[in-house]
Amino acid sequence: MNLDKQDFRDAMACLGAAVNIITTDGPAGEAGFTASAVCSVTDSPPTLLVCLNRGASVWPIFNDNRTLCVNTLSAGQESLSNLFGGKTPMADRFAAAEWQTGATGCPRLADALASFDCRISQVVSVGTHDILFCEIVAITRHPVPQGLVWFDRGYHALMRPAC
Ligand SMILES: NC(=O)c1ccc[n+]([C@@H]2O[C@H](COP(=O)([O-])OP(=O)(O)OC[C@H]3O[C@@H](n4cnc5c(N)ncnc54)[C@H](O)[C@@H]3O)[C@@H](O)[C@H]2O)c1
Ligand SMILES: Cc1cc2c(cc1C)N(C[C@H](O)[C@H](O)[C@H](O)COP(=O)(O)O)c1[nH]c(=O)[nH]c(=O)c1N2
Repeated sequence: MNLDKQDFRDAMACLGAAVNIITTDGPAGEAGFTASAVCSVTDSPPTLLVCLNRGASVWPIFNDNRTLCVNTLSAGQESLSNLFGGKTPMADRFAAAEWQTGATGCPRLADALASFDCRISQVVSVGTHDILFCEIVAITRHPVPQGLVWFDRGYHALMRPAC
């Protein structure tokens, strides 16, 4: 079946997903981008995956550093997501929030719902994207009351139970 790219995207817009800022720091420098293509893989060893477009300006930096931090956003952080998802210069992206240094040396968003410090353990290229398999070395969480989901090409706040 010959599927149209627009049909694919229209259908994918129906899949709600958490919004994350993926950061890195290391020999190639500091970088970050917004990603909704993030997924749990296995808990033994704790591993998640991130899909990164090889055409993104940040790709060479992640490819060299081989470490990253997945910072899952909460409601109220939509403008930060837009900054890291656009063509904004890297310094301006990081200037818009408070960061700490995670276990891997990557920037950790101070008030993220959850942050996963990772080493990239494996990379598989499929079409335009690299699938980064990321082994988690440290986790930080904050009891923020509302999560954030990207659904139907827009942001949606989700109330979570008390934590
Ligand atoms: N996986 C991704 O690379 C991805 C995901 C979400 C958004 N984006 C970026 O944000 C822009 C706006 O997204 P939108 O949701 O408002 O509308 P859209 O119509 O461009 O995308 C709809 C959905 O299709 C998927 N998608 C979009 N571009 C993709 C790509 N290059 N490779 C694989 N899947 C893709 C995502 O699930 C997205 O939510 C996109 O054009 C893209 O540049 C990329
Ligand atoms: C809500 C949302 C979700 C995603 C994105 C954007 C937005 C707004 N983008 C696009 C990505 O953030 C963008 O390409 C980077 O910021 C790189 O842009 P520059 O090439 O640096 O301008 C994106 N890119 C990617 O490679 N994988 C992904 O999962 C996503 N998801």
